[in-house]
Amino acid sequence: MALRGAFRTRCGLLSLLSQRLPHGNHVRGCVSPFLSTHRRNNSTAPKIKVDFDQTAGVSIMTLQNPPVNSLSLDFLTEFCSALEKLEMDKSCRGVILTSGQPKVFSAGLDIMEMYGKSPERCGEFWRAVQEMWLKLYSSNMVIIAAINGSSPAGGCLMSMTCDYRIMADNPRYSIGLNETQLGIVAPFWFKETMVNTVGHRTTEIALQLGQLYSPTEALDIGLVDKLVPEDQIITTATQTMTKWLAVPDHARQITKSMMRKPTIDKLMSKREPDIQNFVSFITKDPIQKSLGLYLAMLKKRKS
Ligand SMILES: CCCCC/C=C\C/C=C\C=C\CC(=O)SCCNC(=O)CCNC(=O)[C@H](O)C(C)(C)COP(=O)(O)OP(=O)(O)OC[C@H]1O[C@@H](n2cnc3c(N)ncnc32)[C@H](O)[C@@H]1OP(=O)(O)O
Repeated sequence: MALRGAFRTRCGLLSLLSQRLPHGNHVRGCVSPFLSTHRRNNSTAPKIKVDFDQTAGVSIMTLQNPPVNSLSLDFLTEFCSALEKLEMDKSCRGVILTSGQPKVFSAGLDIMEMYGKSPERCGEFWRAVQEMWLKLYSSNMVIIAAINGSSPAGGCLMSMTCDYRIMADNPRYSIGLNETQLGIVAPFWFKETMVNTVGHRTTEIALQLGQLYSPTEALDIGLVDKLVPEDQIITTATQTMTKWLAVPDHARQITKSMMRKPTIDKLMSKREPDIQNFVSFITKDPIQKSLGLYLAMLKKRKS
């Protein structure tokens, strides 16, 4: 049933774009689902900047994958490797995640990684998405998200893996798991991460509607923990980190693990079936057509 519903995506995508286009833009006319070109970030410049303050034991990880910090395979690989290095460095006890791109924390999974790719490549990509989630959600470090821009779908997932979320108080930004609006389905571990963050009933509504929340709405439902003016986001994150790091590491880490272990164990025991499930879903023709339409519309609204 869920799959059949998800195949009725054309309507969902169009309505999403007409609802959520910022700055008064609307989808105009008919768009071709065929995308011959797409500007890619093929740069070899580092996609993650790590600034480590040795005295405080805190690193700031700045996401810098222009234009919108989409989570591509290259980005995820580099991100996991950087996080693993910090995790192994006992002098690093806390990480602040933020974006180096204007207006966007992360646009979520790179749709180009799911569009027109071989099943093998889709599987490799999904494994990297799982890896990012596992590393962040099970980290022994304190991780604080300084959400200085919009954070839909995978961007919201990334934020929810953190221990505390501070968002810039700008009504133009939004955050949420909007997958159903793209005609795709948030996997069980996305869903459980959200349940663990905002509770079952709020998640049920949020996921079915594919709801994107303004910062004020996100604060109301507990999807973020604090709103601050954008220019205060890093100082606030740093102050918050000091408070969290005042708690003895071992006690905080065991408590964190107790809260998150059931969800982590569930994905760990279902990693391969979850990959197969994703590959078989995403490579279906109707889903591919929908993703193509969505990408075309993302581009079209700029013109
Ligand atoms: C039952 C079985 C279930 C099994 C599981 C199955 C499936 C689950 C599968 C997937 C789960 C996916 C989760 C995701 O994360 S999907 C991604 C969802 N993301 C979005 O919807 C965000 C789309 N983007 C935006 O809304 C805006 O770009 C944003 C608000 C982030 C920024 O707006 P801004 O106006 O600043 O920038 P734009 O002009 O829109 O974009 C610039 C540029 O970037 C391209 N782009 C934007 N987002 C993405 C993206 N996510 N991936 C790839 N490319 C993206 C956009 O097209 C523009 O490109 P160009 O025109 O400059 O070439």
